[in-house]
Amino acid sequence: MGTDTGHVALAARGLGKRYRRGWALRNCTFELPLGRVSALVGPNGAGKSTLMALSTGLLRPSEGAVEVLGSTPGTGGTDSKPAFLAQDKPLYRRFTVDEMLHAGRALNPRWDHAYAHRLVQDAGVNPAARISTLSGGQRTRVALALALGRRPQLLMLDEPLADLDPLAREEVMQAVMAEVAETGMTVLLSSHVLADMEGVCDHLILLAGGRVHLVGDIEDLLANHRLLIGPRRAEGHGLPARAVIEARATGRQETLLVRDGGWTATTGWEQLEPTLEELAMAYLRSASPSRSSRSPEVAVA
Ligand SMILES: Nc1ncnc2c1ncn2[C@@H]1O[C@H](COP(=O)(O)OP(=O)(O)OP(=O)(O)O)[C@@H](O)[C@H]1O
Repeated sequence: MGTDTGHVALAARGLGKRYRRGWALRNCTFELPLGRVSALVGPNGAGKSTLMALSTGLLRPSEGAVEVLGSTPGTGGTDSKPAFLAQDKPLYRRFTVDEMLHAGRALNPRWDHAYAHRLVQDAGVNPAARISTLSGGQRTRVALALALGRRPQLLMLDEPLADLDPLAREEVMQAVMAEVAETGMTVLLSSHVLADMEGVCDHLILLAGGRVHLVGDIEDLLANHRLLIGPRRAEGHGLPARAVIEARATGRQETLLVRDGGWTATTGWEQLEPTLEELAMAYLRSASPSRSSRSPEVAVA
């Protein structure tokens, strides 16, 4: 790879994108190391698709820069381009599956035809079927075979599970993970459903309101936070404000999410390592303008 940061699949530096109505993404700085399966999570309008489009060269940054596999996206500087599966899974509806795979072969110099065929067959999709006759789940599997047939080093999937039933969601994730196990490719997977990503992803990028609020390896992120649970105190919790991501009171009990060892000198609190869901939800709630004016920006690991 022609990059001076050879272990990095994707690096954003002060990345921003402004549309006419305002900023869709701002001050976005993070690295996605090679070999990670990363969940790009955030609510509707967080900027996930914008970040994906900037990373694939479909959009140009308004400020800052993004580098993917050592090159600026869209400059044709690398022959190991990332594969991108867009939210609307563009496929030619009148083509058969077989014709779609042949189009994949014609368009991609690094195409592995036998492999793409195997993926379609493993999905139980008839190669002679027209795209227009396939279910949503089958279309996703064909689109995935087209993306993976290029044997990419980095696969980016924008909401790949959005229109699928639970069984199809599980099958698509299993197909992606089988490929990860076989090739060690890096994956960036966007979703607003964190539950779909748990147990599959080992890296998290949490976006809200066009900003990165949390980024890092999930194991490190969990180890760097604690939930403190204790009786609600009239005098307040007394912890430094910068360490407390969120404080929630229910009845007489208070629950704090605390970061970076901010819990070490505390007494009288039960301490728990948060689940990924608890961690992400606390950051999302604290980032929501209706909940708090404070917007923590943290990069861990
Ligand atoms: N082409 C565009 N022109 C103007 N504004 C846009 C355009 N695309 C996105 N936006 C705005 O940029 C912000 C981020 O949108 P984006 O689609 O990146 O979010 P998202 O996290 O992918 O959302 P979703 O989960 O709903 O797909 C939103 O406020 C959206 O309205």
